[in-house]
Amino acid sequence: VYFRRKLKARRAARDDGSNVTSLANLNGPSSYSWVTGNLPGFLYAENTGDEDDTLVQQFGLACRIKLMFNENALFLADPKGLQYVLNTSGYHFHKRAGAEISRILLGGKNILGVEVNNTSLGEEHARQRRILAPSFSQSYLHEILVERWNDLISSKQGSGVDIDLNMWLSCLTLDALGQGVLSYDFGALTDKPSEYVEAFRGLFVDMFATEQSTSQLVMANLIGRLPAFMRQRLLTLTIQATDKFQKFMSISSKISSSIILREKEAIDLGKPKGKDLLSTLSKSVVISQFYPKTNPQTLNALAIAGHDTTSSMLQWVFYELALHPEAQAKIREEIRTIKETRNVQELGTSEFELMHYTMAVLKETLRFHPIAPHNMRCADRDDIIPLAYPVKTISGKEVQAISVKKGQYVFMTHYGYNRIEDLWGKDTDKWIPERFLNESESMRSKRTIGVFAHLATFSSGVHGCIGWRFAMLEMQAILIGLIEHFEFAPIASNPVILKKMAATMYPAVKGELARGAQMPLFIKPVS
Ligand code: HEM
Repeated sequence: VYFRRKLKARRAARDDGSNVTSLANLNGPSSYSWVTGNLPGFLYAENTGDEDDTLVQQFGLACRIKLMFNENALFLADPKGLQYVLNTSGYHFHKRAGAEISRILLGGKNILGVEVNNTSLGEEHARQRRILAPSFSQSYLHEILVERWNDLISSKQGSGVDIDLNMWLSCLTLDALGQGVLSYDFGALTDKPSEYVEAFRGLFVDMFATEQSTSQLVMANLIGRLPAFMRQRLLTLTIQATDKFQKFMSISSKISSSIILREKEAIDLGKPKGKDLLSTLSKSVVISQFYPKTNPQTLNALAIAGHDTTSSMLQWVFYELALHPEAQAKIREEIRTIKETRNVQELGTSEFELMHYTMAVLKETLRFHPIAPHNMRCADRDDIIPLAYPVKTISGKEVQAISVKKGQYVFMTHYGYNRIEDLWGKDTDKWIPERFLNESESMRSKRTIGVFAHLATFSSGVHGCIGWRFAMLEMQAILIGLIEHFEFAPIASNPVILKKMAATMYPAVKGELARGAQMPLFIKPVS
């Protein structure tokens, strides 16, 4: 009886004549195995994104994939579908597993880990965003960063050398975050970097590099199926087992607590406030409300979300520029022209806005190398996800919406959305900044998501990146400052740079994966 009913329901779902289908009836690839589903394709691809390309080519912008233990999930690149999940119905598709791991990693309620599947936590998340948002305005960040970058950049001049841009930019962006957000001197670029720098270095690759962690993945998934009280305890034990992580957390929490104490003392003494994150916050909310609610976890979360992300993104910018010397020359020309026409020695935010080609380079790199290529959400109710582009069911019928059940996952591909030719023009598998200078209105109108330039790279909606303005400003300042002084080129041995995953996408040298993140480039002063 059971199987007859199941078969009947399945047939009914296939043949009901509507343009909606259930996830189970959607076309999709076969799994690698019952245990790991389609995940190896995303995790072990030689280059992150290869699997996404294959699936989109074969099945279109939405298909059914398998997660671990044969669980169905919706693979989604469709613009309308993504808009629905991230924006329109954002608080009904929550982060679940991601939020849980982030909460355990960073402890307590931090903005990355606040789950939003019920009203009170949804409010808590919205409150944290309101508090953090004002400090990311462009005007004051610019003053703080540009001068510092110019000093740092000029001190790096010399004859041509091979450098590991990964190490250098990681330090630079950590110092920027310290200066601009936390008012803390990490001293990452000094001879004596703080202990935080040592503890952070390689943390993500050590903990999350996918080649090393399949067994952890299986374990975390199994644990995820247990009742909440057992799950929390076991996940904590699994994740915190690594020495490196424990060391990092103790140093990071010590620094965060000392920052909060320092600010509290400054306020108690009535000292004038600076322009860093905490000072801005204390002005924008009632102090008595603010301090009890700001905790080391929030600062830990900001340090993690805001430092390596920007550094990785910038590495891909310089990598593409090293491969395209003509693009470097165009940026230098733009810098020269704007300095002349504005009659200024140094470029500032108002000049950045006039640098259309430079901005096109940044946008194209964000499109082409989204460092957070995938994103997961879990439906907290039965729902129907609309699509802009029809896809096929197993029986070959075209449908324009997918019904998902409460508890089912949506595996969103930022990478896939950023490569849809209908949205971004021809040759989306090539790095061509000019596409952002010659955009048609009809193409633009089809782009539905994104906190910046309608790209998926900073995500969108209720969890969209709150640091994007800070990141853009930082990237503009560093790019302009460095390219004005240095020419970038591949190093003589011309190694193959791969895109690997460890929480975010990092560059690695083919044949040297064990050495972790590396971006070797040759630099010499501009002739
Ligand atoms: C190029 C640099 C960056 C990229 C590509 C990036 C990307 C992202 C993405 C994709 C998300 C959304 C995750 C989701 O939807 O679940 C996110 C969230 C977040 N980002 Fe960024 N980010 C960058 C820089 C920064 C910086 C500089 C900061 C802070 C200083 C920051 C702070 C955050 C925070 C706090 C969240 C969580 C927002 C929430 O859950 O409400 N990010 N980022």
